[in-house]
Amino acid sequence: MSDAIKHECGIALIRLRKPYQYYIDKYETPMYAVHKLSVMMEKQVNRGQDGAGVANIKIEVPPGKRYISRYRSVEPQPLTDIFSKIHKKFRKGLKNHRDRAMDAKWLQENLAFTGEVWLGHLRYGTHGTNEVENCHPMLRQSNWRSRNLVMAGNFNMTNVDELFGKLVSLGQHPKEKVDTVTVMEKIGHFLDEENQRVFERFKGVYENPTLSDVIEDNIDLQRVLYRSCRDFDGGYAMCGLTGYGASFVIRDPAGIRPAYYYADDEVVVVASEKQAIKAAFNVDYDQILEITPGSALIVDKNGEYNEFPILPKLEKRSCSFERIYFSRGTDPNIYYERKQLGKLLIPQILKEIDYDLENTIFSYIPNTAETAFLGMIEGLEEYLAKKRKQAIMEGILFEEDLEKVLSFRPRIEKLVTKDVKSRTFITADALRDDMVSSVYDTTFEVVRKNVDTVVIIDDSIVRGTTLEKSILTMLDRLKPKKIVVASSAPQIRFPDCYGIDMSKMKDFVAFRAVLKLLEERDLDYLLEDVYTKSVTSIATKNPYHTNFVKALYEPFTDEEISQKIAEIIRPKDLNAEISVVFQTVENLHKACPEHLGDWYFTGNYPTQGGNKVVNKAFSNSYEGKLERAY
Ligand SMILES: O=P(O)(O)OC[C@H]1O[C@H](OP(=O)(O)OP(=O)(O)O)[C@H](O)[C@@H]1O
Ligand SMILES: NC(=O)CC[C@H](N)C(=O)O
Repeated sequence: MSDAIKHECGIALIRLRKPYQYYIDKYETPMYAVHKLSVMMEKQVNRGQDGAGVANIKIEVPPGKRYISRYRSVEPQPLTDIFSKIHKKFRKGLKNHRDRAMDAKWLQENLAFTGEVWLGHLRYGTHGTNEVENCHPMLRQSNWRSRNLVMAGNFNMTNVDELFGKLVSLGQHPKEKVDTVTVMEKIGHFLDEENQRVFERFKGVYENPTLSDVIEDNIDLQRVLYRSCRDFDGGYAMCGLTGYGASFVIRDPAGIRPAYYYADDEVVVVASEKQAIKAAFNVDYDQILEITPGSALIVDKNGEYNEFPILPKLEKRSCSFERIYFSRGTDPNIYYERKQLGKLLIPQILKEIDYDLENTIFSYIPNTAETAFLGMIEGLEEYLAKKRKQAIMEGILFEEDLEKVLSFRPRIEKLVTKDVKSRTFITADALRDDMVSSVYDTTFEVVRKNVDTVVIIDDSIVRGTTLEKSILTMLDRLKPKKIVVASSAPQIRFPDCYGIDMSKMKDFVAFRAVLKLLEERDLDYLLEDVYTKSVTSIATKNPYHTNFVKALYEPFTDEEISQKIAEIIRPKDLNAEISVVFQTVENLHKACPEHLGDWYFTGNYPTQGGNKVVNKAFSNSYEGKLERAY
């Protein structure tokens, strides 16, 4: 894993449970929460490079004073941009009021970002363009405090169009068709209705302004969330703050997207990755809990919190790609799982190199694959230990042979270096090819020319661009006899529709391999068949039952597809032989037993909407359309 750069969306929520003055006194700074939030966000930069945003709510400020503050940025270093602006605000605000720097009441009445509820977001867009307007947190404003809503999420819905249609059928007139706005408007609509319901209930009993407080005390967010989310189909960890300071994080019923929380008497915090909470608050890992799928963590206006069931749970299918690639590998469980992934590849790799360890060099593609590489080496050591034992048991007579067996070590080298600390995977398509070709460098004079085989491990092969445009050509200059690429993830065959931007069929090198195989074996009539079934199904009222695209992979074995992938990614002038070895789905599940979500490898989607998306992705590619299928 690179030390902190870029990927998918990340969330960070902090609720201060005590009065602001408490933190100023205890930590001797008015910026305790700013600091904690910035650490939590820095540690999740791996999740989003398109932009970032921070929102803050003050709970107890008098009418006429601003209580919601927000900064969003799409600058190249959005976090630096946002947090330096917040620091500047403090500096400016305190310039002529140094004596007020530790006075919570004065600060809250005069300075932004001095509230008790904080929401941070790192964006990697799956919907809409990369503009600041599409950065989270988004805001739904009203003059009634309890109707204000601030939202940010790591999510993607498969049925945004339907959700949008429902808003229109309710009589709303949304000004844009961005998924975050659609989801927020939906929740906002039911928050409005809940306000109205509580208002009707108490209007004869209390008068305003007391009535407003009564409404805030009686709003049932569990009910709001149930009514809003029951027709969501997707993967989500959605955070919301209400204008009166209550907050929530709801997680999808299959637990697709990650969401963790920690609470003590000072704070309640939520993040997409455990490691963000660990880094900011240094608590034990077992104190960091997972939000139960289908439930919401709700923190009320007074800072009391609990998990509430919202939707019926589905079979738990948490995203395994988080473990293979997205999340920070410093989380101890992820670290261990990545090592296992590397280790489990060993039998296939040994077969591929014909057990010839003397003439094989093992290496990896930086950065995420580094941990899997360590596991792979452990696997090799275990294999060698067995061989040694066997040799001794079988009784080798000559000292020289025994010496050789005992002292043999696998040849491990760092052949590839990554010059830029950034994730190419999530770089905009148009720039990616260029970036990939210039980002890596190689070590010369280690490989024995035309003798050695190089085994190089990567965490995943998606488009195959990293290999084709850079790694293979570079390695070939070292003149190995053969290059074996090992992928710690299985073949990526189907789109993701739950928050990872892998949505176009032709982007997948595995799919392009299958297209070639179909053509070569005169099976391409299957394409039309699948297309007809897909478009017919999409046109029906219930297009959710079957993933027809699976049928295109069925005629071929995994090995046949791997072989074809090797042919496709092979640069024109390559001299070395080349082969590709992929993790099996079975071993993936062995390595990551708590994260069984594998739809991009198997086509088994955890929500019905996934089938619609894959059929649509295929029909788009068949029709030559280069658009996302959701
Ligand atoms: O087959 P492709 O479509 O080219 O994508 C796969 C590559 O993209 C990622 O690297 P990235 O540079 O994003 O990140 P990393 O340094 O964290 O591994 C991943 O680790 C693979 O190397
Ligand atoms: N990766 C994500 O979670 C994306 C969130 C949301 N769909 C957006 O595009 O802004």
